[in-house]
Amino acid sequence: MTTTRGLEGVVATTSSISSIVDDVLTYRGYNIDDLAENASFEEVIYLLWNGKLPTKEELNELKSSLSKNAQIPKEIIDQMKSYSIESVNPMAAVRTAVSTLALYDEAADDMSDEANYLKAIKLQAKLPTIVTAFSRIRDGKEPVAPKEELSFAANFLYMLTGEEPEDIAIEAFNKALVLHADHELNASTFTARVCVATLSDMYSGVTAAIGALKGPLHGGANERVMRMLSEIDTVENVEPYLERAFANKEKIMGFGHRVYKQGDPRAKHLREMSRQLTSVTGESKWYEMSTKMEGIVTSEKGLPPNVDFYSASVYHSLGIDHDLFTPIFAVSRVSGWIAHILEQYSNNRLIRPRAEYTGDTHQTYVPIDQR
Ligand SMILES: CC(=O)SCCNC(=O)CCNC(=O)[C@H](O)C(C)(C)COP(=O)(O)OP(=O)(O)OC[C@H]1O[C@@H](n2cnc3c(N)ncnc32)[C@H](O)[C@@H]1OP(=O)(O)O
Ligand SMILES: O=C([O-])CC(=O)C(=O)O
Repeated sequence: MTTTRGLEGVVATTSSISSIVDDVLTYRGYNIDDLAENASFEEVIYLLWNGKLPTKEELNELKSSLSKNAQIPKEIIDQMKSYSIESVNPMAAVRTAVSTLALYDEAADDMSDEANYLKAIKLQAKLPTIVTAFSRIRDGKEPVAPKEELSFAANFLYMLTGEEPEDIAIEAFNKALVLHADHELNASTFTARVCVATLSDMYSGVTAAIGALKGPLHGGANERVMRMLSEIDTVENVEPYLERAFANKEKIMGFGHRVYKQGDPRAKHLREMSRQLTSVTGESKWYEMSTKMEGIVTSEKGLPPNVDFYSASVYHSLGIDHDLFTPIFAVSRVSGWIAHILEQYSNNRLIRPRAEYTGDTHQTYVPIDQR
């Protein structure tokens, strides 16, 4: 037996959803740069789930199904209202709410293709409602119902603030959703696939994936990037902060990647959005601090920024609470999780690797009063 720490370089499945080859990311064969510039998030959902871009009719049908299924059970709202809200991690609240959704879906365990497609729609439609309802409830406000005529990106921002967002915010948020939608066999997607490969249901797969995304080495990094930027606070403080962090062998959040070594192709789009949005808000210091950090970490450690680095100043500029950054990642990535769950069901085999045993051997049981 050979072991590979963290399964680095191990090819664990075939997939036709997204690919990373020579640091180029594609969804179903479409380059992420092309999709980021041109596609709506709804088109990307359709593309990931169906393997092709939608026609106008297909897109309208998807949009209408998403809007019809956006409401969440009142019991989930009541559950959120019952939390002692300051101490609740939003990712834990979202994970719990998604798991609870299964209790209100009579077809949760129906494994037919039709039932699974409807679950996919429900999960994709309800995640934004869950995240925004949680945010409003903890601020002492009532949740806002989605508007049918708004796009997915616009609706999220509308449900969060209660006000229709400006075009620049919708465009930036849509792009961020497109860029985060799928990423080959990342940790949360792998988690979802392992879970459903036991033939467990889609709610279980997505709940498990949310748990994996929450960690700071994965989706949880974006919130921590903003925490770090807030702590640094000025461009002048960047260098001393990094010197100290390097000396203490601390990991710099938002840098490094298991697969990309030359750079994450999503980062440049987020960097540009960060430049534009911070100049609109008059807080370009976040962008300036970020680019200064990028220069130092890249040249001194050879670690380029990943998708989480510039998304932090983008979401901050959109006025979003920092601890909602990772839940927003889930709002987008659920589209990829679902595509992978459907692909796993379509050609399933239990995922069960081996472990190389390194513990004690030949032990003899000793009765408790003799230990
Ligand atoms: C959406 C996403 O999930 S993108 C990733 C988000 N996560 C982060 O931004 C957290 C910070 N980054 C990291 O922790 C890592 O780069 C990961 C987890 C993304 C990838 O990790 P791995 O491929 O397992 O690399 P690993 O953690 O083993 O690091 C290899 C070496 O580079 C160093 N390194 C890697 N990333 C960083 C970093 N961000 N800051 C400082 N050093 C780093 C490690 O300390 C290690 O050094 P060593 O060999 O001297 O011990
Ligand atoms: O692929 C990974 O390991 C992490 C990542 O960038 C993502 O999930 O978007």
